[in-house]
Amino acid sequence: MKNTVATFKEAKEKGIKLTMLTAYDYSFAKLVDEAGIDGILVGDSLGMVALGYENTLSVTIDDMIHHIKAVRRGAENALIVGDMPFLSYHISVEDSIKNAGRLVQEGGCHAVKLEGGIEVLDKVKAIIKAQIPVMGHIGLTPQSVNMLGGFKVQGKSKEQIKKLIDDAKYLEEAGVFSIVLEAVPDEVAKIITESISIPTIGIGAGKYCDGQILVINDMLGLFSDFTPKFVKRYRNLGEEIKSGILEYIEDVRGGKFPEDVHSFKLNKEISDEIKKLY
Ligand SMILES: Nc1nc(=O)c2c([nH]1)NC[C@@H]1CN(c3ccc(C(=O)N[C@@H](CCC(=O)O)C(=O)O)cc3)CN21
Ligand SMILES: CC(C)C(=O)C(=O)O
Ligand SMILES: [Mg+2]
Repeated sequence: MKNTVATFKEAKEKGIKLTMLTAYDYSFAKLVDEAGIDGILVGDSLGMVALGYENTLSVTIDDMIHHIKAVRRGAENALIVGDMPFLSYHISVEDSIKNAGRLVQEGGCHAVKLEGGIEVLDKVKAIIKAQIPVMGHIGLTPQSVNMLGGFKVQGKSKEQIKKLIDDAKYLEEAGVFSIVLEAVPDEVAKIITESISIPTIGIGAGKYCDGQILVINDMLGLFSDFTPKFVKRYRNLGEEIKSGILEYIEDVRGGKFPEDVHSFKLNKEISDEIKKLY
């Protein structure tokens, strides 16, 4: 079944949990989509897990388009959300519409995601007015890493909690179809989830959210630079991949690969003539 922003909203009404994962290329998008995920986020986390930067600030709108295109080709049924990267929605409303439009028009995603609450409300409204669905993202907003002083849990003080609840309501009013809650205490996520009618998608926000998202490299054990507390490691594919590579190296060095089954053969007639010539 094809997922849309409408099916996301319906899921909340029916109390059906939503599932999302990130993907950054064709092969992973295909696997995630075939498994039946509801939504794929082409996250700017690609800067860290696919490009090797230490945070998400270096990711450009062209980087995002490049990866969204690949994901789009691999996904048939999942709703595809593209992250708007740092500085692509901070300069002006016009610029923000143009950049969101590029992710949809050139990349092929169905919706875009912006970090922030009341600070970005004018941009959120303008993008929605241009008929592009928007997903909100509050709590730990990684593009603010230098303001936050690191990737830290948010929403621990009364002031912060009030701002998070207010931001969620402002975003709902502005027309976003869903909101990511990142790294906030579960009780805070529960209050927010119960005070809005659009689905909350949690990452490190506990069990009361309407849906969950994880970075796919984290949950499959394909990223080892750090592992946030909120990650559940479902597989250890990094180790699996490394042991396969080690075996390959041994085989090549030991003359065990390639074998005849991996090689191409001349037919006998040509082979005999060639042997005479060389
Ligand atoms: N691979 C990956 N996974 C992610 O979840 C992710 C990214 N990259 N890049 C963008 C942001 C950055 N994120 C992060 C990164 C680190 C922590 C982390 O280490 N947190 C500490 C808590 C620190 C504190 O509150 O003091 C932890 O132990 O979980 C959390 C979220 C989430 N996002
Ligand atoms: C962690 C998720 C929500 C994200 O924004 C990303 O992967 O970039
Ligand atoms: Mg992101």
